Amino acid sequence: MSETPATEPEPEQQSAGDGVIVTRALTKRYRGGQLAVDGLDLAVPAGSVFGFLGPNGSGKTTTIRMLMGLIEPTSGSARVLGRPMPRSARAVLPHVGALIEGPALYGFLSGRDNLLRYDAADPTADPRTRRTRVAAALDRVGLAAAAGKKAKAYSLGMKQRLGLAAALLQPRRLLVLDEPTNGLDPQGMREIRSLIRELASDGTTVFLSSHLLDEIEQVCTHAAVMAQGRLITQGPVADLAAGTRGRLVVTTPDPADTARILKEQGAADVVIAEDRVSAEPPQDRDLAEVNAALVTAGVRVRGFGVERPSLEDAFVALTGEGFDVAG
Ligand SMILES: Nc1ncnc2c1ncn2[C@@H]1O[C@H](COP(=O)(O)OP(=O)(O)OP(=O)(O)O)[C@@H](O)[C@H]1O
Repeated sequence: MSETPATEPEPEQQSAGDGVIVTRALTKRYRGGQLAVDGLDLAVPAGSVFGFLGPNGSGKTTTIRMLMGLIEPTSGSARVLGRPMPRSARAVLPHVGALIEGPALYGFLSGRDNLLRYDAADPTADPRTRRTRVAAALDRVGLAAAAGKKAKAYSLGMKQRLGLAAALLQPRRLLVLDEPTNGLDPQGMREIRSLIRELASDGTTVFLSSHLLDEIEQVCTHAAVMAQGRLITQGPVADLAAGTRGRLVVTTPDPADTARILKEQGAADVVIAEDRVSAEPPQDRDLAEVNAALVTAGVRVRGFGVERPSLEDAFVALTGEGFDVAG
């Protein structure tokens, strides 16, 4: 690996195939002995919306803190925008917008004044263009109309958007968002998700952590799945679920008979929910035979099909465990 020269040039421009974030055997053991991240090899492609998915306590925040140079890894390495972290933090971080553990805001100041203050704390930001920059960032996140309101009167979703506006005061090549929709109501979640999609459509790489599977499926092009500090899998979201078989779903007014016959046919994990019976399809049988067996037994089949596998199915298949969404 090439090392940092004495003077710090701009972070390398990335070509399409390069990783904006690349880690090798990245490991963090906390002082108390807790192994929070264990040999992580992560590759985040330029231009992706990359979901970093895992149940609570799986090591997501610890990884993000290492990527941002906030804590030192115990071993292994991390490169962000082509440069080693934490060593090149001063050169790299101006190109990275981060929203980690909720934005720090002054409640007694308006949204606009919070951003003016934030911008003034950046020594590279030109004071002459400050107001224009702040207005553009507020507009970008849909807070222009509420800019004069005190931040303490903002909803959680508005606070989160103000945090994003702060991250967007300067053009960024990478946005790192730790659980950006945590604590938001469904409407707030939708707003933040569509904002993330919009930001990504301008070519900014977005790296976001989440413990919500459907969030990752809705906004991300790529994902990595963590469990207990280890990487379970990573790649394009469409490919992650593709290796997993979807569930067989039969709609019928005869659910009990359906369940019995599906079990006889070798289906596993049969679940009845009113007129809907779902199961793991049998390994060694053509589904046409299973359907024929139901009909032959006199079951009235109204619907018969295989559901598209979800990331959750993939997670369960890979870990043998349910996905803990508590918290
Ligand atoms: N400062 C610390 N000292 C000791 N152990 C820690 C510290 N921070 C986190 N841990 C432990 O490391 C493990 C990973 O935590 P981490 O916060 O990285 O997970 P996470 O996936 O971000 O979870 P959450 O979504 O709950 O924040 C957990 O077992 C946690 O208890």
